[in-house]
Amino acid sequence: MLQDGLVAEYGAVNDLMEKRALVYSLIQEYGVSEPASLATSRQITPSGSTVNLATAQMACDIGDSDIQRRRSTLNSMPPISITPTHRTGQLRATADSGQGTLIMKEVSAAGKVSIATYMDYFRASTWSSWALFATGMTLSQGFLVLSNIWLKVWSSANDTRMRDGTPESHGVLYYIAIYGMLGLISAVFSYTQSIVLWSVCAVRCGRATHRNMLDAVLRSPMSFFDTTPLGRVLQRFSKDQTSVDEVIPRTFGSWLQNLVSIVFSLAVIVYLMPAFGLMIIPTVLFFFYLKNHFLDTSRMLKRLLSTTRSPIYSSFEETLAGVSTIRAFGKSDSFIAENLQRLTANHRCAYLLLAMNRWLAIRQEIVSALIIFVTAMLGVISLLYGKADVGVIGLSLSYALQNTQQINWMLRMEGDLENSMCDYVRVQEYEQLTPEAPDVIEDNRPERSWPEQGMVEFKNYSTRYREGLDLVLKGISFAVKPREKVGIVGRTGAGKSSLTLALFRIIEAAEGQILLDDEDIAQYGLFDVRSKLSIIPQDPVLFAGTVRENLDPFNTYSDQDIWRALEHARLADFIRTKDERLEFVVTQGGENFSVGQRQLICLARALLKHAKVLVLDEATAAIDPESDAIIQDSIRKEFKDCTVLTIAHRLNTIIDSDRILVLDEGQVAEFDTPDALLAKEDGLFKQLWARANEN
Ligand SMILES: Nc1ncnc2c1ncn2[C@@H]1O[C@H](COP(=O)(O)OP(=O)(O)OP(=O)(O)O)[C@@H](O)[C@H]1O
Repeated sequence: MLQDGLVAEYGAVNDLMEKRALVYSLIQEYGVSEPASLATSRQITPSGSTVNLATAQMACDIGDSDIQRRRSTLNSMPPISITPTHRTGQLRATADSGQGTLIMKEVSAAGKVSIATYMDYFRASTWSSWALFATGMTLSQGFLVLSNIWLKVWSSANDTRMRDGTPESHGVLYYIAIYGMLGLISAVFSYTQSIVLWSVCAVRCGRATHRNMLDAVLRSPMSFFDTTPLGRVLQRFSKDQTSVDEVIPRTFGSWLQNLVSIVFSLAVIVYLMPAFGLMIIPTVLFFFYLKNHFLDTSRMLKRLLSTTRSPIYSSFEETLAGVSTIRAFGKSDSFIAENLQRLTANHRCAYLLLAMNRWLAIRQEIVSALIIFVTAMLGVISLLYGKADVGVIGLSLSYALQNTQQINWMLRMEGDLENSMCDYVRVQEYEQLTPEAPDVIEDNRPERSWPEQGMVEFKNYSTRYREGLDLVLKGISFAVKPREKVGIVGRTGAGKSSLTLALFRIIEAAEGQILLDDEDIAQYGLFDVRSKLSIIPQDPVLFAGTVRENLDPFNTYSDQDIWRALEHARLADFIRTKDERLEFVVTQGGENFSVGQRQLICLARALLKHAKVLVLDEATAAIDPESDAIIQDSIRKEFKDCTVLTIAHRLNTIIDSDRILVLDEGQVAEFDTPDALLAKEDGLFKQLWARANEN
């Protein structure tokens, strides 16, 4: 037994019981006396006067919510199969579950990226910014070509002067000055287009797509998260978003730069050496053939590369989350093997993609060499026949060299651009996810004071987790009176948690209604409904931030209110031991708090909000019996004016409720006062109670 971080007692339970020290008094007080006293008050005879070892063990095992929850399930329920629920289990099945597949297969799109997708991309980063970029690019390339032409003019002038022996009409400075000026103007435009590309186009598009995708994912219904592995979502926000932020602007910018440069230089060469024009047509046709052949395959490979990457992320994330379980079961090797298998599938695509690039490069290099050879031959023939100017031949040769490289590069960029656009398509797909109901329906908002009474009524209500699955709540009808305290019980899988999810509209109705003070909650926006209810969930959720931010995220309560809530939740003393007090840092997921303390923070949050309807979903499962009793007492006092729905596996926590709702296979089996239910022969609750006490 641990006390204040020290081992207070250690030994076999029977020895410790004989010692009659700490363990003995703990068990006497909470392991036996509480159910016994409750049972006595309800005229139920406990199973025996000897110490119940299961209960004793339960009382000692405080701190591990999962174990606690399962033990409590065992104590109060008939034999059942215990499996991690969707809330606790991180492991996901890829097999079929019932009619629907649990994890949807990630499909890779096929075929070319459509023009509409490109249009959408340009729209996202605004047409005006792209127009500005294209103008800057064209002017920069134009002035660069002009500066080269100027060199030719300069060399021709020198040539003529030397041949004819005429005096220099302009000095060297004149030519250099104009050449420098042209270069400078080109550099200014080049600088401008770079700024526009990276600071305007890329930023606008990146910001818009990220915001839309984040909004869409955050507003997705639960079915999306049930069917989508986290790794897949992570990939959209990391790898795919990086493509949109960096790769697409870079490849598109480079592609356009090469295109403009090629068009300008070809125009110049054809003008200066018309025979070269004959070469252009077959060359361009051949490059187009190469491009199409290359792009069809590389596009598909790139998509396969993306779809085989997500399972690596998912399995890595799941393996890390369950590493202790994997080691405990000695399954490390099979997880390593699975991981390697996924890596291999991904590497296969990456390797083939590299091979494809080499395939293209070799063909391009051969054609380029051919072009240069033909241009040189054309130049030699022109010189032989004395028709050509040396400057013209020099310029044509230098452009032929440059052009072939540019055509090569342009094709590469086109391939890369199309491949990166596949990532944009994936981002786009997430931008268009079907959202859950709107947060607020402006022309239909509830009264500020709603719900004044706290009456909750389910009317012929049915729901399922998503299309294609069976109903989990089947036509249930019951009404909870204002300020009533109702305990909800049932076997595992009976639908207790689904009932609370339905109340918060995490899952929507397939049929029927839920009324809060006689108003259908489905008519209001989700924010308006959820902000009127409080829940202390089974898995307490804390956010990275401070204690204050966790308790009062919208900064609406005074310090005094927050401390009062902490006092009632029995957490104030602990927070006072911290130097930072309310500013004490809560790490991601509340890892620096014990599970029980996290539940207490959630309780304090609910106490602070003081909603008219409070749902406790096994809220004190991870708290020791002593604190549990105090907290139950706090809840009774603080929420005496509120309606409280308590889901419990430990039946003794809800036995003093006003009424008890017993669920069975998604239907209401019984709903009455505890006395009436216990008096009912063959009643389900009576069986559960008897079973709980047997243990
Ligand atoms: N995310 C989900 N997707 C599909 N089906 C689900 C999901 N969560 C729960 N279910 C199904 O809904 C039914 C009711 O589950 P629910 O979690 O409401 O039961 P419960 O009574 O709260 O069980 P427990 O006491 O174990 O928490 C079960 O058959 C379960 O398989």
